[in-house]
Amino acid sequence: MPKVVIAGNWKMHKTQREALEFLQDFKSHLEETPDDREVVLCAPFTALAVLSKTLHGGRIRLGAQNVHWEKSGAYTGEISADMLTEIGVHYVVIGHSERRQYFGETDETVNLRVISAQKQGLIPIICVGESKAQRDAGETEKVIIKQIQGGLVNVDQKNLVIAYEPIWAIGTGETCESEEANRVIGLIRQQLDNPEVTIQYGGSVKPDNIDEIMAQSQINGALVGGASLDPAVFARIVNYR
Ligand SMILES: O=C(CO)COP(=O)(O)O
Repeated sequence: MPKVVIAGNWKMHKTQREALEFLQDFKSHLEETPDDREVVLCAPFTALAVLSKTLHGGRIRLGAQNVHWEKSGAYTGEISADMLTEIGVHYVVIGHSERRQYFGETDETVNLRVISAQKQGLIPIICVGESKAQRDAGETEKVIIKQIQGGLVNVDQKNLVIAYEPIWAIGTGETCESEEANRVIGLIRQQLDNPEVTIQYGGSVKPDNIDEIMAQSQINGALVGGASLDPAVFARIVNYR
């Protein structure tokens, strides 16, 4: 069975002070979390170092939201994999639809980032998903397969998480039906050589739909945006039944 990973993607939210306040509250809710699931906070770069110092290891893992493929160089605004591992980061979100839409991320740059992340010991969380127009045109399968194949060229499937995030379900409150998410995730799984790859669902995950999502046979976790910003709400998601 693939490992279950529940990750919060904070996007561009929370200062260091807000991140620490979140952590204090969140930890108090985590005590009863079963240890069959990994909990990840994907925080802004500025909050990662201070979160890491406060966590001292423990059961919560940290994730970044991007990583560059070069070790260092003239890449203003980018961050390297060893800058992240040095401060205790374990995961990195790569190819989120917001990065594809606003910052020119392509399957090729996703692939480069994934390879360099793994080389440095980071676990990539590769995001894939179709837009509403692509879904309406019946192109969901084609789009997903292209993103998976393009992102995974020469990638080791051992330390890897994939997140299926239909773009039309992100931040809209419109969740993909859990059976449909399960179907698409099954399709993603067919593209992989390693049956142990964790595949998450993301898109308007909330306390009132997480139990149903996690009950699906192909779904091994969630990538949570808005609902991961509130410690009690995210704790309820992490503590899904
Ligand atoms: O983009 C997402 C997580 O990466 C999903 O965001 P929401 O949970 O806010 O829909």
